[in-house]
Amino acid sequence: MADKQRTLLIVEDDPALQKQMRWAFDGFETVVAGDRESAITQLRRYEPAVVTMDLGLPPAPDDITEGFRLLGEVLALAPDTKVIVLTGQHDRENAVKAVGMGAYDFFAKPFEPDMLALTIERAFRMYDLQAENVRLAAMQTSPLAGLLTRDPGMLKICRTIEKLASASVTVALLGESGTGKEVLARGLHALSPRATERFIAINCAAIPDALLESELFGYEKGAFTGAVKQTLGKIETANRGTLFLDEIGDLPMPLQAKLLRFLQERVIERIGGREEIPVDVRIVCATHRDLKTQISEGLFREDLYYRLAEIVVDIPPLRQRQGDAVLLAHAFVQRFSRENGRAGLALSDDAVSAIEAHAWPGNVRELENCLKRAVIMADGNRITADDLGLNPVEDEVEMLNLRQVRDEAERRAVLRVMARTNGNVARAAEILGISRPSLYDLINRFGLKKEN
Ligand SMILES: Nc1ncnc2c1ncn2[C@@H]1O[C@H](COP(=O)(O)OP(=O)(O)OP(=O)(O)O)[C@@H](O)[C@H]1O
Repeated sequence: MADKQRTLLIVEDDPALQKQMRWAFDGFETVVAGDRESAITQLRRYEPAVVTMDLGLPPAPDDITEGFRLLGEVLALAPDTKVIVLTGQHDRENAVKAVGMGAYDFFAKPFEPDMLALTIERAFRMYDLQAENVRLAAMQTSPLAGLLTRDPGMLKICRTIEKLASASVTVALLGESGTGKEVLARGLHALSPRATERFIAINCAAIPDALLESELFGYEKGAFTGAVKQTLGKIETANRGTLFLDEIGDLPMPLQAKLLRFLQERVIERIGGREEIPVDVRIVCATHRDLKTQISEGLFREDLYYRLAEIVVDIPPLRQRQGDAVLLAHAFVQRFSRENGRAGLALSDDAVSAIEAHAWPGNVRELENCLKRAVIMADGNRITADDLGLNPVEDEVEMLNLRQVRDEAERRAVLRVMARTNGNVARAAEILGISRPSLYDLINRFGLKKEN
């Protein structure tokens, strides 16, 4: 039975071939057009997900000009459409040019209908996947603004942050660089009763030691050469709000003592001042360093650690978050392509595989920068692994037989969908197109835990 949801537009000027194609692809809802203008009319009317088009169209069927013009118009009007270009047998140059412009794939004529049907099927799947990703990214995926995740571990952290927001405890966020510590700190502030007051961030590693004290505590006029007027420090500026001390592991020893005193007494003295000023501030700190090791090496005060780390939140690196790299990558492509006026840019299959395979040592920041660059560099409307500067994933030659390949593919699909649905078996089974008992069987077979 024809799948009415899946409209295929066939652009072909030869009536006999047009008929043959309609017949060969009757598994889809087919609509046809014989020239560029009617193709555009059909595109507007039916919004097909996939288009096959002959490059040689009237009025000059032996020329490719009209075909390329149509391709450009289709991609400008409906950038998500997957266009499969049909070329002459020895016309690789134009085929490559079409893909460069943003066509999904090309096929040489005369073609084997079964083979072309497979490519069309793949194009529909890609279209659906992209639409699903856009939908998921658009949904509020976590309770914290600006934080995207579907990873069970990260979602749990979001819930912890929500719970901690209203308690007036000091929170230490520990995790590698670029894992989103500042995003979480801002989220904590935004959900807290202090949300209407200021969120002040200071990076202890970025400010020279000699200046850090005055940055934190402020100074009175004349306290030192150059102190021409009274200046409030970050702690005082954050009064009634939240102070985010980033890279706390880099705080020099003398300042550790001063900060400890502030945490104990909740008063500060500006440099050169005599007055004790009470400050009501919530402290959130973060570091990529291992504070316990620093304590054992005498680089960090243990008493300060226990004051700061009333609650410790360990943030996992991106490589340990199931499915997040691709989810974030799609969201970044959307954001940066919108900002750069390149609507319709999308990740190619090889880019998605390369993103999944990469370890992202610089975490979300590295991924973000990588996609920012790729959006600018990409030719056509597909971002390839090459645009990302990543190695395409090698075929897994070590897979010895079909069963192994199938098992591995199934295991990965189950893992990803379970992560995406936050362990919801009913929803995961629905997405995977299998029954719940079958999904339970797979979960058991692959030794995966239902939750997380
Ligand atoms: N889960 C996420 N969803 C969307 N964007 C994120 C997420 N995590 C981080 N980012 C983005 O990645 C970048 C790095 O995040 P952030 O500055 O919070 O990391 P960090 O752990 O504080 O880094 P550092 O330790 O280097 O200070 C920011 O631009 C941030 O907006």
